[in-house]
Amino acid sequence: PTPLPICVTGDPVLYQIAAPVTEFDARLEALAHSAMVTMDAAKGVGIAAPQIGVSLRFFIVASRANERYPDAPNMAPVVMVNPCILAASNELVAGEEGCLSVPGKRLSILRHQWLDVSWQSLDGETHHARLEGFVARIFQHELDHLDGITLLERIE
Ligand SMILES: O=C(NO)N[C@@H](Cc1ccccc1)C(=O)O
Ligand SMILES: [Zn+2]
Repeated sequence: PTPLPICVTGDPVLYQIAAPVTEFDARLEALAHSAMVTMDAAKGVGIAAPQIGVSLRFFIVASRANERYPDAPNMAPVVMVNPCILAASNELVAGEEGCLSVPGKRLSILRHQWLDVSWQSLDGETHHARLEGFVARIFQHELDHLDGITLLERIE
């Protein structure tokens, strides 16, 4: 499909708590695909459903080196449904973040250095992983979106 408009600061959907996904159906797949196409068009390394106006608990983590994040590690994009943090490092690390919903801003944000996380894939299967560094950062940034938190609410 064609990229969708990305909701920006002030749009109420960005400040809601997104609802858990219960139906792993064709509609969910279509929404995930729209999010992927929209993220790609914006050269994003992640995107959360609320950013395309969908208040559901899923996001995409897709770290890749591009002109916006030249040092980003490369990984295959992962659609994470009903994501959870199971454990997190005490160590926090500051790093630059941008947000497709907060155009033109780059802010230094403190995040956990590593995370143990779980999520469901589009077929409903549960997965676990330990994430660290920039990928852990993207996960935390996207999870914030599912809880109605954007970069601007994270400024120290
Ligand atoms: O706005 C989003 N996702 O919500 N996209 C951000 C994701 C991100 C997260 C953390 C650090 C850098 C970048 C982007 O610039 O591609
Ligand atoms: Zn964002």
